[in-house]
Amino acid sequence: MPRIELSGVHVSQDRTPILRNIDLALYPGEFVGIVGPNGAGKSTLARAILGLLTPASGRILIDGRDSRQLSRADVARKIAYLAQGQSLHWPLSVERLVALGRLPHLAPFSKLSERDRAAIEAALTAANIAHLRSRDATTLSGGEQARALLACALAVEAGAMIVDEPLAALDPAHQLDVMNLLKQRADGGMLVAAILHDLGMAARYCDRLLLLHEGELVAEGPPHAVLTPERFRTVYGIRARLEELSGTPVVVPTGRA
Ligand SMILES: Nc1ncnc2c1ncn2[C@@H]1O[C@H](COP(=O)(O)OP(=O)(O)OP(=O)(O)O)[C@@H](O)[C@H]1O
Repeated sequence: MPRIELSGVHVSQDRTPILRNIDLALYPGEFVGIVGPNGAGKSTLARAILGLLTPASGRILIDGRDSRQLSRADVARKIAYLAQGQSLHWPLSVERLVALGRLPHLAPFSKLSERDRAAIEAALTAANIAHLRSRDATTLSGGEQARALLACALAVEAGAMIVDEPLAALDPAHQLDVMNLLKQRADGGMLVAAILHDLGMAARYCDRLLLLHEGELVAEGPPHAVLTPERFRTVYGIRARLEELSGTPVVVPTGRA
């Protein structure tokens, strides 16, 4: 199972610094929430780890190997990725869409093996979309599409998964299903990192939070240690508290700071 380590990572886009001096480590078996306000650099961090953009400086190690020595396919087999807000335009069946998750494992023009088919079936079931398998994916509702794309990431059967806003477009029941699923995968030994805006969900499910603000990692640790009233004020610009309601963490915002 992969371990991901970043040291001194700086990322710039069009000469604008986006991430500054990021040092962090992500371990197998943990469910990490990556949180922070809009524009903090969360998606950029995910894309840098996945090798989709090149840091200006610093090092990213995946399983102890410098990510620059790994091919895109190597990284894609090790780390499944659910990108933020993807929309579907090709008239593929849901089953064929989910099968795309197996691409990193396939030689060009090769057919799906039994193992590939089993992974696709397991992903369809886990994401609760097996009943939609024959539907044209472009006709799915927003929430169904989100689950189909999650299934695509699950079908990779990678040792690590980075999911960018997996709860967007989902109703409350499916939000709980997805968080339970991600937690289950982490409990099973997978490294799961989720970019989340729902801080209550993040506090409830994640073992550890990484808080980004203006391109810097400003706090990391257990949710209660990270989500303090002071950080709600200075990072999110709100007055809020993390409380417990019948044993479940909830964020209570009372206004702008
Ligand atoms: N190609 C680019 N050129 C210039 N600025 C960019 C580029 N890509 C990203 N940025 C900027 O970098 C910052 C971080 O973007 P990023 O998408 O990583 O934020 P985020 O934390 O994921 O935000 P959100 O919660 O809104 O999705 C933003 O201010 C964004 O406008």
